[in-house]
Amino acid sequence: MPLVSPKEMFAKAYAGGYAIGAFNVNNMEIIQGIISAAETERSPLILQVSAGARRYAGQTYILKLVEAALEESDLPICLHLDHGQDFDICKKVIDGGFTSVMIDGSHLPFEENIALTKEVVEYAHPRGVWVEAELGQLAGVEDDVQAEENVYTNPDEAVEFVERTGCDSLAIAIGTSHGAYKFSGQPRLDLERLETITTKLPEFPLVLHGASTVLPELVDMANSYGGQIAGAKGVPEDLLRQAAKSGVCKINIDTDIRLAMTANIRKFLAENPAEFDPRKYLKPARQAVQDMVQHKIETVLGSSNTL
Ligand SMILES: O=C(CO)COP(=O)(O)O
Ligand SMILES: O=C[C@H](O)COP(=O)(O)O
Ligand SMILES: [Zn+2]
Ligand SMILES: [Zn+2]
Repeated sequence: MPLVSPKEMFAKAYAGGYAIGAFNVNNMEIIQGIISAAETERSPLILQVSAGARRYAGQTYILKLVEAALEESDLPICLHLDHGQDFDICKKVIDGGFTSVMIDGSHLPFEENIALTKEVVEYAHPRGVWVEAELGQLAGVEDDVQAEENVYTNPDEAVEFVERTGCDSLAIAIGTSHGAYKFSGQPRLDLERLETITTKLPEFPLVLHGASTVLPELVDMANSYGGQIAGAKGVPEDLLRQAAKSGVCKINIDTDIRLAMTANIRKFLAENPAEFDPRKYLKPARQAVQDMVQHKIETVLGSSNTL
């Protein structure tokens, strides 16, 4: 099965009130774990590649790994560039065969974000490639600002942005943030703002970045085998489910994959100190990725059996 555009996935997800998981991929074990999960769940899938992943694995390796997965699987899979920072990186991956790109001009002034996004749209659309843009700013590793009201996505600006850029989907800021430390107090998303945006942009696919749950059992597992990630906290699953029912078609998950792998590798190495064959600890790590992704699909995304 060749790579697909997210267009049809999102249309079905929007109508069905569920979301498609977009999982960050960096190596073979991560790709295999995610694909096995989606196959078991009969769920569509977005694999996304960040600039860091391209630097770590190399674009050619990532593409070949995904090609291998496509050869062995009948799943509709979309390959997406996560957080493209400029026109050049978007052009490179479009030329390389990606079916979807994100141009992240969220840190630019409004007019500059529009100009940059438009430039990418004009290159991508004639080539059949989907364009996700971002308006509003997430807190955390993405930048140094705190997630305050003035950095959340303004609904009227979102409408103007979509009309003027012609982008296909929009990442919005409603209180999520990247990484494992999302909230110091009670987790909260601005679901009212999401409702307003959805009402003003009907049928338009919205995207939630920084949407890992940071499962407490994985944090505890990592910490009980030598990890030091106390205080890690993610977005509660029920808030994500509500967002998925309210116009969010794509939910980005990276941190949960990292935690699942690392917690299990820590446990394995602590329990088997004489073992040094990487396959021995990468196998349970890959299985942990699969288990986590299946859990997401079943309980957060709601995309099981939607093929
Ligand atoms: O948004 C993300 C990738 O673009 C990942 O978010 P998390 O850090 O919450 O997994
Ligand atoms: O949005 C950030 C993603 O989690 C990717 O992270 P990365 O840039 O470290 O690959
Ligand atoms: Zn951004
Ligand atoms: Zn992101």
